[in-house]
Amino acid sequence: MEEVLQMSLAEYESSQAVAVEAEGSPLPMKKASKGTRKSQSVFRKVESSFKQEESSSKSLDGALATSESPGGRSARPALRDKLNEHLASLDAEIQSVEEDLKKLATLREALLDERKEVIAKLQSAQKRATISPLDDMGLDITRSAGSRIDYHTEYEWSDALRGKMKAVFGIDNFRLCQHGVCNANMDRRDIICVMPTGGGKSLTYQLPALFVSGCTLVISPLISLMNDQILHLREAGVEAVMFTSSTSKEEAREIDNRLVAMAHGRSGSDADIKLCYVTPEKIAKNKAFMPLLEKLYKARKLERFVIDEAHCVSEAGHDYRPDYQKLNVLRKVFPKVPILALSATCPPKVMQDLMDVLQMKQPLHHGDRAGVDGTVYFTAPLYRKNLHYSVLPKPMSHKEMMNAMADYIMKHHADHSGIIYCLSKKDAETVSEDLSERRIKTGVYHADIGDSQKETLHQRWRQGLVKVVCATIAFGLGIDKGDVRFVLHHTIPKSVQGLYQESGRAGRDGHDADCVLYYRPQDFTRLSQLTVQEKGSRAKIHDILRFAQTLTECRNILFAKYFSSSSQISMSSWSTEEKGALEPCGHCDNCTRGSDGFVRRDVRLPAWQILRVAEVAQQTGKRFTINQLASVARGRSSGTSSAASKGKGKEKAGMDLDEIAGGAVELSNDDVEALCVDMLINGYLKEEYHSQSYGINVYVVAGAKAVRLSRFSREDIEQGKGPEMEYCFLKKSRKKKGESIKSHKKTQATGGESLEANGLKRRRLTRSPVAIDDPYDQIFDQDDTGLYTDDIDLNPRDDKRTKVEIEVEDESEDEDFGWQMTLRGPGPPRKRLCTNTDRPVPSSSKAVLVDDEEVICITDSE
Ligand SMILES: Nc1ncnc2c1ncn2[C@@H]1O[C@H](COP(=O)(O)OP(=O)(O)OP(=O)(O)O)[C@@H](O)[C@H]1O
Repeated sequence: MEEVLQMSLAEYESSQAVAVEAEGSPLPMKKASKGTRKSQSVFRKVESSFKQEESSSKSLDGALATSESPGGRSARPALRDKLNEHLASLDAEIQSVEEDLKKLATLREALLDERKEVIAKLQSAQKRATISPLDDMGLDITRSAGSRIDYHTEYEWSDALRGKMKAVFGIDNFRLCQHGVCNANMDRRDIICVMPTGGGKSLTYQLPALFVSGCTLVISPLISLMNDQILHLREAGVEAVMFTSSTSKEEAREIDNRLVAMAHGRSGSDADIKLCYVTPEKIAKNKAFMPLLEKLYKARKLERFVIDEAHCVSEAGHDYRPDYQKLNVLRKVFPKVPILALSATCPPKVMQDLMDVLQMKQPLHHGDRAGVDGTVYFTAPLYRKNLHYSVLPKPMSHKEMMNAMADYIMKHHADHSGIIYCLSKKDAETVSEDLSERRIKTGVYHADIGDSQKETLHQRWRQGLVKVVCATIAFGLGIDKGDVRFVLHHTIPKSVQGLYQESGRAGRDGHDADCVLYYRPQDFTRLSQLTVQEKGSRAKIHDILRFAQTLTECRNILFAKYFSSSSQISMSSWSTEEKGALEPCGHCDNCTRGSDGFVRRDVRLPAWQILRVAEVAQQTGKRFTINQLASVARGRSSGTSSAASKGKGKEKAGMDLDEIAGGAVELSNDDVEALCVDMLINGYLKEEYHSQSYGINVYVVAGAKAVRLSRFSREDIEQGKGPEMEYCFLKKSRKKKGESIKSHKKTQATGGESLEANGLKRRRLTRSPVAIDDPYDQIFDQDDTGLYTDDIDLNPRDDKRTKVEIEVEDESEDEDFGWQMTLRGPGPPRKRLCTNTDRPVPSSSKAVLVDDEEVICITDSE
């Protein structure tokens, strides 16, 4: 039917004339010529279909007349055939028009939705530029009556607070809203305090706890977090204990006895427990613990409840913990004990849940004008000026990526502590191992790691013996190391919120730190695969892709905008005394990138070409991942793809780009991939998920807005018709060969020597391409070092094969926590499977197996 549609009216009429001449022969279904197979405007299609119908009926009248002439009786069956065929072609054409109309209707919906979003953003931008989170909750603080207390001023205890702060914690000055919170704490108020990660929330309860005779009970979600705090406090000589499921019976009995003694006034003040850390489960499930608290309460020795990471209370929060809900018992049983709720991110919905669960009064007042009762609310700017954000292009091959990372660390942070966040446990191990081969002392942290090794790694991390922790997101919540000078993301994280939180573990001491995200568009596929079952993951991934792809807007403004629209965290939360929320920070990569660092282009034509490829692929039952689509659109790959219909297996796309799109897209591979991502997040392309034997795979197909472009012909697009589409492409500086090698020459001399660096050409021991269902067109090459190379080469001019890296995929992790450290003895380097993080290995693949030995988790390579 497509062919009939593509046929010009003249051709169609002349074909019918031929049919009439050759009486009795069916109407020929002539294949459309190249020249006529151009994308048609949908409207033109509709118009031409009417014309065709009209002219067809004229021609058929002629045919009927001819067949009715003498001898016409014998021609009747042939005429019926012709009519039936014509009818069928009309039906097909009508169906095609209906499909086009459906596409237009979908486009209309998408445009209306976008319009709504833009209006909502406009309104919220106007509103949020001026209001605070309390206003977001519908609370008008300016109208609340009564006297006012300013907790930010000096109090009779202020000097004593400062003295103890210096003596016990070694801290000279309060920062952010610490002083106010300490004052409100000393005044026994209910407090909600929202301060950024590393802002110094702990001090706001630890310091006041030293001035009272009773015990402050801290409810914390993680044992590792508590461990860390206890370690610090004991170092500072503060009596702090931790009472969890992992506490031994003897220890538990001792703590119990000490608390009972406190309740009975028997202990000396030196032995009094100042801070007792527990998990929420202890409150909810331990039957003996609540009566113990009651004893303390009755003896007025229960000073305060501190709910750390209080956003865990809310299902709308990102680290929801059901046991936190049970904390509502606290206010019921101990109504007079003040509560301090601490969090780094607390959007209005989360705050409302928090107040409901903890039964705290509405926070009517900011700390500088608090009423005489009710909850006092403190917030500090989420913007941290000591963090310098940048997004760096992620090299295609794993090896180059490791070289780039090692170079970066050696060049900028040779003697500093850092964290590298990876998407999976396997990645964390591989990155750790590969960096250790480059003489960087690394440790690994992820969920599959036993508690016993936690302590050692923790100690070494604190002592600086381990410099870089390669970790999954399980690492960090509550890990307090002030001098983390850099946080690198090996792969884009699952969300902008994740990026903010994880990178926020840098520079907690207030000194400068770098937050670097390595990004390549291909990582989208893997991230989508890993998160396919998570609610709302698609939108989150689009947001982080948008963040990563943006080259012109300040990263901090991007954060502010993201949080204000996605979490309704007020724009004003990002303002500081020196800087408004919408003022550029002046030190992120986008602020410091000169105008020659990127090039802005009209991308209507390449986008149109990409869409034509996507649409034809769809019509012919092919599927492409995002990088395949880019490669095919550039004419650099024959377009091997999986057939859409089951059982067809792998086949060639066999696309003639001249015919489909008037030629190949003339942009580099990186640029086309980036453009594809841009089209994806703007609705021109969309994800399509298909289940494979190894899991779900993510392809891209024409999206709801595709028809905005594809309804035009190439000539139209070239003449500037269609929606305006611009994109900023990164201008990359060319790297000299061997440049990345310099900083770790020593390593190369002993191990993975770079052949290129020595002016040698890499020898590839190539096997035949392994035909595996898309997208795993794998070839394992072994280079002279004995390691498997992991190049990707999609350029058939250089090499007709499509080669990619692969890895045995393991689960990404979400809410699993624990330290692990394993040691590997001396021995030959481990053979490693090439890692392309995009690609899980299909069960049927001929993957090269690796030695199944323990991975180095801590390395002392010097
Ligand atoms: N006023 C201050 N001046 C200098 N350093 C401080 C100050 N207050 C706290 N710190 C240090 O800042 C670091 C972070 O403090 P803390 O662990 O309390 O942060 P946090 O807000 O709880 O972060 P997170 O949300 O990540 O748990 C600690 O090393 C702490 O000693």
